[in-house]
Amino acid sequence: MSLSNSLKLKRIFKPQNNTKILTIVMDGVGYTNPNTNLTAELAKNHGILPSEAFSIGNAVNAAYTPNLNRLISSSLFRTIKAHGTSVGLPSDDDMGNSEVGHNALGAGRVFAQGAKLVNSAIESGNLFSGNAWKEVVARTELKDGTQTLHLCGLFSDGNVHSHIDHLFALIIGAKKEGIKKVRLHLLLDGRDVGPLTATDYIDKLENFLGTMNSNEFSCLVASGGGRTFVTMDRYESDWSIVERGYKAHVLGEARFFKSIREAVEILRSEKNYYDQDLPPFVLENNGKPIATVEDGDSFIFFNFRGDRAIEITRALTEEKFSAFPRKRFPKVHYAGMMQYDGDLKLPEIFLVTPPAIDQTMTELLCNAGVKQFACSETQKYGHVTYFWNGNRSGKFNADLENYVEITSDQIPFQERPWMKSAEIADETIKQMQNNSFEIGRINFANGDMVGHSGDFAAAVLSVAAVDLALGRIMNAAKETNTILIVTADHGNADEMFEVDKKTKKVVFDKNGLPKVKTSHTLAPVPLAIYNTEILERNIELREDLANGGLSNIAATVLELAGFESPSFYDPSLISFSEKKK
Ligand SMILES: O=C(O)[C@@H](CO)OP(=O)(O)O
Ligand SMILES: [Mn+2]
Ligand SMILES: [Mn+2]
Repeated sequence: MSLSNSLKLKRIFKPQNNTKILTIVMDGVGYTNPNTNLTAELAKNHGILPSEAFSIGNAVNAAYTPNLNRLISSSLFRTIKAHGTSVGLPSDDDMGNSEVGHNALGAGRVFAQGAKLVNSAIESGNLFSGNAWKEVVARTELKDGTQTLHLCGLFSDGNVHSHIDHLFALIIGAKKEGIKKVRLHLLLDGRDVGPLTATDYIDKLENFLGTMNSNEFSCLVASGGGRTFVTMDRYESDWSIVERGYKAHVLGEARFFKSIREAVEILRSEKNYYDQDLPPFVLENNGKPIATVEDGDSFIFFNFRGDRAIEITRALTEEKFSAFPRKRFPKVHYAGMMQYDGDLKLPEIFLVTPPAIDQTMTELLCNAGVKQFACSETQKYGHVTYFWNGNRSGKFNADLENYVEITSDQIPFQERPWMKSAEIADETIKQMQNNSFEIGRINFANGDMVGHSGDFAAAVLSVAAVDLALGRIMNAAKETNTILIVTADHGNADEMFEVDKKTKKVVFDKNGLPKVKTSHTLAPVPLAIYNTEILERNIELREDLANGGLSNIAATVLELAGFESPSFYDPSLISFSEKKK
């Protein structure tokens, strides 16, 4: 990555004695004041949580978190915004997510994000007049029906990785273009939307296709599967997920069904699966797959978010590829909805230009010669590197940046809710003791990854595990002159049951059990600053930034380290005053 045009940071003071600043992101740990939560009576009547009535469904409040509690009761604690327009999403009904959250944390300001950029490109028509569309979609072989256009991606309106309206817009665009055959490869969600909502989207799709299909135009679903088990792996955590998708979408190899509805209903009933975990399926006609991917076809991956799009993109575009045996590698005209990695230029062709996230904190600190540290386990490793650095996978300066990945287990995380929190703490404490960095950031995946399982008891443990690790780092912070900024990128574990938007009460199913919620939340996140006594100035939280959000943290970090924060960054959350002697 190039540093040529990046700003030169001005340093006003350099904290003494190897002072370090470490940002801790507790992924998916939103913070809602317990008193505004659900009532004691509900908890009692349903026997869900005998002790802490207010925390019904809120695994963050229900967990034993003495260390977080210490931070919450300090004067350097507040909550900040982590969803909607505060992180560049189209509306305040959009929950936060890791991509936009870490982008804002690392870049110190908010960029219009994928969801918003694709909406505008569709509305303005730019998507359909651009070169990528022409190269991949407006092709004669598609218009005369000799080749097929494949559309693959996450099938919901979650707006974290994709949106069903974008899929519909592409289908309309393809038909307008005079294309004859479109085949869909749909990944069922249940993670950014309700866990069992796939059939709602199937209803929508069927209605929509009813108005589109004709003698001249045929759009059919060809294959699919649940997003956590098929195609959408990230950070090379488990390539077998992508292999299953490749086999189903490209080779037509998976269990056969007559329709997507039949696939979902039968597969769900066989193992009590949530949609996100459904095995791969292929739809057949007369014993043959409805479609396979062939040389010369066009293929669009319609997710706008990159982490879970990169591996399937590589499988479909790389000549030399060894992650799994592909058996057959059709040469397709491939486009992503966006470019997923700005350093690797992956993919080369993309329909919408991604946000131009530049002058990130890492870049500016490299330019100032500051040693940095980033660490997480595989599931979130790219969050503190790739997302943090504006969706770029490289380093600005390998001599100054030390990135450590702790390998995640390949298991359902509700079975081991502590995940790698202890190992991340071990590594971080070691680096703190060695004074190997001046500014660092780490991510604990637990609240989010276990939160997504919908398992309340496991989520409570997951938050407690993060707290335990946090406590160890807090102790080490005192010994090693490290100031901690403790926060989260968005909520998740704070709302494990579905809550009615109007009544704000938990929704119960027909068996009297709370309806499980697997997605992120709209909750604000904690912001605590710990161990500031080592600085020679007093620190206070500014009171004029009631709407402060994740994008205010970069300037806060820079100022704690004695730098003047760039004028184009969102303001720091703190102010300094002289220490009384
Ligand atoms: O798992 C993911 O891909 C998303 C949810 O879609 O979660 P996060 O943004 O926390 O990574
Ligand atoms: Mn996250
Ligand atoms: Mn998540």
